[in-house]
Amino acid sequence: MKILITGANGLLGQKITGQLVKRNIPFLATSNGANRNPDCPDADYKTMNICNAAEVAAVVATYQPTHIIHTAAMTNVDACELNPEACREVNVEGTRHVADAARSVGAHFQLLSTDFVFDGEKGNYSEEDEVGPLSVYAQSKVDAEELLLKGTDHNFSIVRTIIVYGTAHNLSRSNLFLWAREALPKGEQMNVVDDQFRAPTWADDLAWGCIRICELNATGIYHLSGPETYSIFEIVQKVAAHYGYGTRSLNRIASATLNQPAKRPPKTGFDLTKAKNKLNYHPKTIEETLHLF
Ligand SMILES: NC(=O)C1=CN([C@@H]2O[C@H](COP(=O)(O)OP(=O)(O)OC[C@H]3O[C@@H](n4cnc5c(N)ncnc54)[C@H](OP(=O)(O)O)[C@@H]3O)[C@@H](O)[C@H]2O)C=CC1
Ligand SMILES: Cc1cn([C@H]2C[C@H](O)[C@@H](COP(=O)(O)OP(=O)(O)O[C@H]3O[C@@H](C)C(=O)[C@@H](O)[C@H]3O)O2)c(=O)[nH]c1=O
Repeated sequence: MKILITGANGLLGQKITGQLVKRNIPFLATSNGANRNPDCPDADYKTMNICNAAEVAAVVATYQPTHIIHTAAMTNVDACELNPEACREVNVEGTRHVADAARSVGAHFQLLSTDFVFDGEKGNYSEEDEVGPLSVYAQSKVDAEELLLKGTDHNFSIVRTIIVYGTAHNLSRSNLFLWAREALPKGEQMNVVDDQFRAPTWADDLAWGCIRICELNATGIYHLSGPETYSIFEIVQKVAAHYGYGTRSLNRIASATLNQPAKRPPKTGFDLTKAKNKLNYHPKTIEETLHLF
């Protein structure tokens, strides 16, 4: 097994890289610009912009991976809403370039996708549920998924996940838990929504699941999230209680008052039965991860 990772400077990309280093599995980490992960040897890193089809084709042809884990994406959901063309360029066309390159060398292609493909009315979504995207970002992930689902090559997997959290080096995107750990002890006001329900995902568990799929050559859609669905407000309360932070600065709000450009699904969360049975995926609860920060 030789794994090529895209978006290796991101949170998930760094966690996958870290596990591959520890397990001595050969890999090539790629991302936009220079290597920002000190745990990834420069010899195992290559700059690769997924929007540049020729660059992607050349890097993949040279490395000849057996598997590609495609985590690179435009992940700021509101920026996607405001810049739909840029979002499409990275999340759909970028995916097309990497998937085409994977096909040309016979590699398994794994796409990272999201709970936002659903409209959030039902919750506890399984892999068979119908998609209903509410935002430009969500639509871009549905379109990226369809490049694979409607194609003739079946050597692919789609991993959908939800609010990925954890720590890594020099991230361009923060996450709910880092925000809470920074703001709460300083008593900085946090306006937190109580009408969005999510199953946050410990990044290390997700990385394990992505690699496991490669090891098993498992194909099709997999839902990999944390095991518990709570409101965002309840999640932040849990963080505060665990570390003994006061909650006077915690302000319970409705999503509508945030005035965010992109609409979010109210209630997601995943049915993990398939991942548990086929991958032996048993993710940590929020409580089990907080002492690991
Ligand atoms: N984070 C979350 O809560 C969730 C994430 N996902 C999906 O999981 C995947 C991984 O997410 P996560 O690791 O958290 O995201 P990050 O934003 O942390 O990482 C994405 C990485 O992709 C890189 N990237 C962006 N554009 C390009 C490009 N044109 N060429 C090469 N690299 C590029 C970014 O580079 P740079 O750092 O330089 O900007 C960044 O390092 C994504 O596909 C995302 O859509 C799904 C659900 C929830
Ligand atoms: C900015 C903000 C967010 N929130 C809530 C809303 C949201 O449910 C949660 C996380 O907000 P974010 O802006 O980080 O994430 P958001 O863009 O809502 O989340 C998504 O990221 C993309 C990439 C995905 O694919 C999704 O699965 C999901 O995790 O925090 C507040 O309560 N108060 C705030 O001021």
